[in-house]
Formats: sequence, C-alpha cells, structure tokens
Amino acid sequence: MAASHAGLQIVTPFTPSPILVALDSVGKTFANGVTALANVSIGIASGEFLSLLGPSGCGKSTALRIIAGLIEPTAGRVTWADSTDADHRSQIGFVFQEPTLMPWATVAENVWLPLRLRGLTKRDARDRIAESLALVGMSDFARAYPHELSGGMKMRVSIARALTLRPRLLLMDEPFAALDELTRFRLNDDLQKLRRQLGCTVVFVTHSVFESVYLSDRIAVMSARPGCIVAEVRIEETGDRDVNFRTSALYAQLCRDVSRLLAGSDAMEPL
Ligand SMILES: Nc1ncnc2c1ncn2[C@@H]1O[C@H](COP(=O)(O)OP(=O)(O)OP(=O)(O)O)[C@@H](O)[C@H]1O
Repeated sequence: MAASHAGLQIVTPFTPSPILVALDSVGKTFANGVTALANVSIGIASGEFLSLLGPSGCGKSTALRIIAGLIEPTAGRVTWADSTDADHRSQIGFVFQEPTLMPWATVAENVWLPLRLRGLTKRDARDRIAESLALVGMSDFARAYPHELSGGMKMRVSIARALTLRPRLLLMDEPFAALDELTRFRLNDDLQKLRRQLGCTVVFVTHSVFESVYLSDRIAVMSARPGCIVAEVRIEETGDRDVNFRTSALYAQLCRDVSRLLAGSDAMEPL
C-alpha cells in the first residue's frame, strides 16, 4: 500500500472479488498508428462502482469501448469471469456523453429501442418501458419528444434506455460532462440510488476528480496517452454519498489527494 488516509486507500494493485470482467494487459493501437492504451490490467468486481479518471485523450473511452466489445484490443484480452458466451452485449448498458436519442421518436419509443431490437413489440415492452422511466423519474414524460426535454431530462432517458435490459454492467462515458453543475449533482445522487436499487456494476469515465470521489468505490487513475493505470484509489466512505458527504472535510481531503495523484500521473510508473 502506497498511502492511507481516513476514508481513502491507495493500493497497488488492488484485486477485488468476485471479478465480473477482467482486462489483462490490454493495449490498443488504432489503424492511424495512435496508441491509445498500453498494458492496462484491471479486474472489475461484481457490484462495484469503478471510475476511470484521467486527462483528456488518455484512452478512457477507448477502454470503455473495449470492455463493451464495440472495438477489439490490439493486445491483451478481456475476460468475463462466469461466462463463456463470446457476445456479452446483452449484459451491458452503455451511456454516452451525448444522450443520442432519436429526435423523431417519443421518450417511450426511445427507451423501447433495445427491446425492439430483440424483437419485443411496444405492447410486450410496455411494462419494462414504464419501469425504466420510473427508475429515472421520467414517467410523466413518456409521450414527450426529445426536443421538449432539458439536457438533464434527455440524459435520464438515455440512462433509462441503457437500463431496459437490466444490464449486469453499466458503462458510462462522461455522461454528465455537458450538464450544468446543479443538474450534474442531482444526477450523481440519482445514479447512486439507482445503482443501489439495481445492484449493477458501473464503470464510469470522467475527468472530474470531484465526481469520481463522490460516486466511486474505487478510482483507477490513468496517465496521459498512451493511457495506462498508474494508481488505484479505494474510497472507503461507506456512509451515504449525499450533500453531507459532498460538504465534508473528508470529501475535501479525498479530492485533494486524488488531484495530487492525477497531477503527478505522468511521472508515475504503470501498475
Ligand atoms: N477511431 C480512432 N482512430 C484513431 N485514433 C483514435 C480513435 N479513437 C480514439 N483515438 C485516439 O485515441 C486517443 C484516446 O482517445 P479516447 O477518446 O479514448 O480518450 P479519452 O481519455 O476518452 O478522451 P476525452 O476525455 O477527451 O474524451 C486519442 O488520442 C484519440 O485521438
């Protein structure tokens, strides 16, 4: 262990259990010669909230897309602990930075999409659509169109859509980066509740130290490109993550510690 404070543990490396998905020496060099990731190894524990925190361009989205199976790594591999099924897409929900809603379709029709792609009629999907909208507090807007919604509401719909298949793993790529601070805080709180309610595992990409400390059980700090994990920080705070936590001395201390790690990440050896 490299360092320890009340509520924070910096660990090298940390192996949680039971593992849901593991990245083993994963690297990615794109066709244009850009190496986005080098030698990334990390286990994602069932039920944990893991943030990938790093500077812009360090390969966070690339790592997420590799976990999702949207792109293949050029080195190493991704393994799912308890499944030999080659296609894990049905176990994954993906939330992008933009809500990416279909503008011509209602909120309910947007949330129906993943079920529709699996052959469910709107009638068959009705209960699941209603449940998913209720989870994100959007039941009253089922018939609205995206242009009638605020940015935060669109993101709620995008999260509802990602949850319709009740994924084991929710992958979120800077979902709140474009939102104003108050909306972001509210969605952070609601995401905490959702995660507790559904018990799903979350991998969350962000370059916000504050957001990562507020939300995570563990933060993987990445260095600039080619991205690799240089530190893993475990947030030991087990109480509610709420306004009291956000305004506490502990939270301020944790943010300071993680900021320092991030600032020094380029000089650190990969884990
Ligand atoms: N399809 C692609 N082809 C070529 N290069 C790519 C491709 N996708 C990403 N890259 C490059 O890989 C590097 C990592 O990109 P990535 O989007 O994963 O970083 P990031 O950490 O998520 O960045 P940000 O925080 O700004 O979203 C960048 O230099 C980017 O230009």
